[in-house]
Amino acid sequence: MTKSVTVVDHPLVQHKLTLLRRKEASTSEFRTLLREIGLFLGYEALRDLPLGRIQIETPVCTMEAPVLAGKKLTFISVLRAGDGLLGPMLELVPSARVGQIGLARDEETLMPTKYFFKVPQDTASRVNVILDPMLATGHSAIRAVQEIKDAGAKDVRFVCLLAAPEGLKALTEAHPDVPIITAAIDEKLNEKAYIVPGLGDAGDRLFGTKGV
Ligand SMILES: O=P(O)(O)OC[C@H]1O[C@H](OP(=O)(O)OP(=O)(O)O)[C@H](O)[C@@H]1O
Ligand SMILES: O=c1cc[nH]c(=O)[nH]1
Ligand SMILES: [Mg+2]
Repeated sequence: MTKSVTVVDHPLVQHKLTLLRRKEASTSEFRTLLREIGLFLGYEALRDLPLGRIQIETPVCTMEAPVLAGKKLTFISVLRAGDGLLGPMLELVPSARVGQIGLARDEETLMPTKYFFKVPQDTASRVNVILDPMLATGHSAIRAVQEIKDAGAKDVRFVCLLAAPEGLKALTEAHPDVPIITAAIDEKLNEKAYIVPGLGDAGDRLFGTKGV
């Protein structure tokens, strides 16, 4: 059963995504736009967080006011490109814990190699939000979700910027319990398994490493 795929189709998100996709966008513009879109993606990914109530006093009267009901959060960045979404998520929830999974896609086999893994310990009791701008073949996302589940996670969500139909299908088939939040579903993968129309290599664009 597929829990959900949410496309954040708000006009502001779609406008910013267009600016970010442009090949002329500088590293600095790319970073800024990814941060701005990341705030909206995080807003959607955390929409179902439970609320409790506390009593506060406004200058006018006492009220029972809503507050987050103590669900602990972990944001997991899939290195490197996931770091572009980590900043905005932490702006939304500064108290969240942070994990990192280093995955590098082999451009020949299209399979990811894991080179780093560190997540907070009490994974099972937390909402675990995996961050990676690109869902292409889905191999990296499937591996990232499996690694975090192997560490005990029950509530896992996946936030990306762009998803290819191929990657969406693969991830939802492998992990039907994981909600996916994306800003767009693109047309297809090309012969090198890059997302079309896409934005190129997200890690290189975020860190300015193209050609290095
Ligand atoms: O869905 P897939 O086909 O697995 O491709 C998507 C992966 O490729 C990119 O990472 P990359 O391996 O380029 O690492 P980087 O972030 O260090 O550039 C991207 O950030 C995803 O992790
Ligand atoms: O289009 C793609 C596919 C994989 N990784 C990227 O960064 N971009
Ligand atoms: Mg890359």
